[in-house]
Amino acid sequence: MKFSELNINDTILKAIEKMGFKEMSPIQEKAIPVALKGSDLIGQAQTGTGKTAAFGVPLTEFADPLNKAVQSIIITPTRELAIQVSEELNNIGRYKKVVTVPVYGGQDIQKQIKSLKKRPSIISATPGRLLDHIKRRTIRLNEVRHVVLDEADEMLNMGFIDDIRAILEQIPDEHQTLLFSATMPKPIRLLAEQFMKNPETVKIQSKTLTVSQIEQKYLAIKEREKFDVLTRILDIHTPERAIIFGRTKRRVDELSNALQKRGYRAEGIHGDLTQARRDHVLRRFKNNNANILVATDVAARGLDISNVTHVYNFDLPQDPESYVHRIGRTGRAGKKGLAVTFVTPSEMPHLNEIEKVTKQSMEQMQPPSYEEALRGQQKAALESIMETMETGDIENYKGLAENLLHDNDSIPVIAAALKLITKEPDTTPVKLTAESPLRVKKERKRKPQRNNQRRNRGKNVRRQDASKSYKKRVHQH
Ligand SMILES: Nc1ncnc2c1ncn2[C@@H]1O[C@H](COP(=O)(O)OP(=O)(O)OP(=O)(O)O)[C@@H](O)[C@H]1O
Ligand SMILES: [Mg+2]
Repeated sequence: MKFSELNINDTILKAIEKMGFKEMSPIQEKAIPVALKGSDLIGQAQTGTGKTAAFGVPLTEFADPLNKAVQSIIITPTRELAIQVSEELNNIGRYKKVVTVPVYGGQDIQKQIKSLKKRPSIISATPGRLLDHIKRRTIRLNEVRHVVLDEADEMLNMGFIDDIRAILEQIPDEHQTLLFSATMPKPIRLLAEQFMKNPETVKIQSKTLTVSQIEQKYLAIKEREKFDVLTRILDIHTPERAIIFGRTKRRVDELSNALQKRGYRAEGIHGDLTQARRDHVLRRFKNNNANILVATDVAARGLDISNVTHVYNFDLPQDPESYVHRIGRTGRAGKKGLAVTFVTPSEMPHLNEIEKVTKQSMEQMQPPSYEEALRGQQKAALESIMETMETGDIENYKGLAENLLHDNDSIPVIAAALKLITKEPDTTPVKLTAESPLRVKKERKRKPQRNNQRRNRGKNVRRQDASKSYKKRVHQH
């Protein structure tokens, strides 16, 4: 079905066309009409299938740019996601002149107050900062008619719940609530329904929770062997863009430093960095100044970075939902991707649990040897030669080549050149602090938590206890 079959403003159709969207994705086809008629809605569809536009189009259609009040708010679990969502909505609203402003922690509040002078119709926010603005009366929500919780299960979990309640108290009773996520565990859905009026559930049925374009593998490995094996795998895969997930902030710091030491273009991101640093790192990754992003779960949800070809779970995620979102950073909008998950012997039951929840089995892979890594890098060197032969400007080198080959046999000349451009597997010794394995849970505790754990934000928890329910996780990103 085409967007033009929706009864929406022509300026929005024009914007969508400019964005390169032709057909609606299944979640858009099902959710947009329900949202347009004003119903509350729980939308669930796999990662990378266009949920942002599924709420972005209705919110933009509803918005009246001449009304100076905020008419819709979108709440997201991370700052980067608040920014990304506002960018997509500004694209959709470009010709209708519907302005969306992002509001998030870590950025100078005065700067945000200034950007609010643009009189946005829509605000895309992280909960804490939105509450700050409400308290300062720099944002008023008395004309809000539509509320979106993106990554709804995450938002209703892990201590965000009190902030969400406090925000909802500021909004007139007559409002529409739209919830979206790729995962919606039942207890969270039941909780969500308390916030909604006869919500319609729009779920894109699929056999598995993860998309089929992502090839999923696991590797059984001892903790202390992980790093050498990781770099060998990187040498073989030579990913265009990869995200490596680590369990803790310390882990991410150590891992990104260690990768840099071995000559990889890696950068780390987690919640203890300043927002300026987080922005800088993400920009370097998007600009391809770095092709490896090492991250905590702060980058697990919603981020849409094009051509992430590989996701590596260096440490097993805390729960199956986190796994689904992490690997969902690849294989987006129909593209292919590969996800590799490292699992230590005692963590095998967690892997089985993930497979059970995602209804998708992972294929076991063997740790590659040094020789295989070397062959991977040699192949990459060969490919770069072939590519340069086709596309590079090599005229100025041809005379030099002729002279070389006049005086020498071709094979040693080429072998020497290949050796020079091959990045041989680097075995620089590095030491990572061992992470304790996830503990086996007898039963998954999924009860949503009510106490507000935002207070704990910023504390660098050294070790996570998997027997605790996973709500605390976000505060350790
Ligand atoms: N109808 C469409 N046609 C083509 N591309 C689309 C369409 N809708 C969305 N996209 C693109 O698909 C990508 C994924 O979209 P989006 O980020 O909204 O996915 P999502 O379902 O929210 O994923 P996640 O669960 O990870 O948050 C984006 O790059 C977006 O621009
Ligand atoms: Mg999304």
